Amino acid sequence: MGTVKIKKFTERLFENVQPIWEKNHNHPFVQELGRGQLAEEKFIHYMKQDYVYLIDYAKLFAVGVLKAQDLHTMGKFAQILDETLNVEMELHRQFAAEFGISRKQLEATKPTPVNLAYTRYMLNVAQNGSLAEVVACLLPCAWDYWEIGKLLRKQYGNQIQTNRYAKWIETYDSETFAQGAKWLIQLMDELAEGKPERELAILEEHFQMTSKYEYLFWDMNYYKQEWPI
Ligand SMILES: Cc1ncc(C[n+]2csc(CCO)c2C)c(N)n1
Repeated sequence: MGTVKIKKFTERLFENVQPIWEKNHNHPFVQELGRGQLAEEKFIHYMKQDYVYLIDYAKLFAVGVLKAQDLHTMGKFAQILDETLNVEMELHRQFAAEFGISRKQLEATKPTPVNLAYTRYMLNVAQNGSLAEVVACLLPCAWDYWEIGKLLRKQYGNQIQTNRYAKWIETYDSETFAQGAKWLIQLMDELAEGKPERELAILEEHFQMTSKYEYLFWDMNYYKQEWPI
């Protein structure tokens, strides 16, 4: 008799989200970034918007510390919080300096409607939801960026020396970010274990929703969307 392999919850999430993530990976922002051909003004728009996005996003990891039930989980969230503030946002500060944008200017960026809707969605879940719901919200950001880092390295790694955005690809394709994403995936599976389908469906709804917001975020920056009024 063969053994039946039980599918992990994150395997189900990964399979069902493919149509959305494929659109993310094929988005002209991502593809032009990978080829080093993205217009500078679009990249600058993204760096500024992403910087203020990350200020809010980092707070989700702090909520993770708050809602965690054990010291190991608290420590991991604290570590990812530190990496976000001091590694990931340092990448933004370095790029901004290259483009003559000060730290003050970066921080003073006003979030666009898409940016605000995305972070408010997550912060609302952080206020009102369980730890599993918080992890379901923040997982696509960490996981899909890791996928994009790997993909761009595979697609365009041979021309990375001449890519002005190489540091971006190298950051998200790095071991630090891979480890963080892997840990969050594992935590999602642990938190989902034994939950009834009714609750799993809510977690999947968050996962799909923030994956869609990732698409909107690429699009918003590619077209340099701002408030119309
Ligand atoms: C819109 C947007 N989505 C995802 C990320 C990527 N990201 C945010 S936090 C984190 C993991 C830990 O720092 C990663 C990979 C981003 N920068 N901007």
